[in-house]
Amino acid sequence: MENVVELKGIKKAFKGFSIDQIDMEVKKGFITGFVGANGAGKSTTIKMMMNLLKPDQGEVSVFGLDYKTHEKEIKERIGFVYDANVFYEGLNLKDIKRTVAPAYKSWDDDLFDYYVDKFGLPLNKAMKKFSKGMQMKASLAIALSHHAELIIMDEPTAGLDPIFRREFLDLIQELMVDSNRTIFFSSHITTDLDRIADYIAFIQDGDIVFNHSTEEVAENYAIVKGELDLLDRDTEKAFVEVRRVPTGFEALTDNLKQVNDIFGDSVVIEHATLEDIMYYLKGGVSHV
Ligand SMILES: Nc1ncnc2c1ncn2[C@@H]1O[C@H](COP(=O)(O)OP(=O)(O)OP(=O)(O)O)[C@@H](O)[C@H]1O
Repeated sequence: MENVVELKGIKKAFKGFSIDQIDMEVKKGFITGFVGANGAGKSTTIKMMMNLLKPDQGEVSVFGLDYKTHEKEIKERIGFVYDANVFYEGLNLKDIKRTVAPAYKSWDDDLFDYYVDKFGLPLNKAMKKFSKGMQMKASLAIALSHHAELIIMDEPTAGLDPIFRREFLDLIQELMVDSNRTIFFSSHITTDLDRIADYIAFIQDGDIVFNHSTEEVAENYAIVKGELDLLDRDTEKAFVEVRRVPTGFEALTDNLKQVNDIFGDSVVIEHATLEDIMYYLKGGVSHV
């Protein structure tokens, strides 16, 4: 399977936070959700993918190309949507069409008009007066109007109301009918990712814990509940994190097969949502 983005051995240190040796791929033709708690390193990683921040070490390649030699070509093929539309604040969409369009070889006026119409966006209103949801849609319209193959979005659904969020997610899914398109988006709203992602890359404290298809996550991870006397030093190895409650234990496993082998029918096994995984992983170590 082709990778659109490859991060190899990426290191980046700030005071009090570091990304230490990230290796990650983004698969072509799929939606990858990038999940992690506040401060886990999502924006920092995305900035390095966009060449807005230089890694201390390691290599970033996008479409198999290096930013050092092919920055313009790479950027031409990426649509970047992020939270604060600082570049466009004072402009309305008509101005944007005039000023942004010439920057892209493959800018498509008709497509821009199509999305502006589809998203019900006003052309003459300054973008800073747009609601948060409208701003997101406008950013997406701009990103889509130059036929971007890779759409990178940093927290696109943060601050959107549930209905708007859902609409936005539907829209993103519609975009995937184009099999050449790849979407990478960060979020800490796990239900959004549960809903639309094909792959989940999970970052915690600057480490990629896993980057798997949603099927693989569902096959490996589960919540296991049982009686306390089932736990001992050996059986606990099947779990990433165990929480003891007066009525028994609840644990997260990243190795469902091992749990089945060890415990058989003596425990209750439930589907682990991404929120469960995030919650339990806060205290544990994953082995997948
Ligand atoms: N330019 C910078 N200088 C110093 N520290 C920084 C800088 N940028 C980010 N950090 C720190 O790096 C850590 C990760 O930040 P980052 O914005 O990547 O997290 P995030 O996962 O996107 O979080 P959130 O979900 O809250 O946006 C934080 O502790 C942040 O304070």
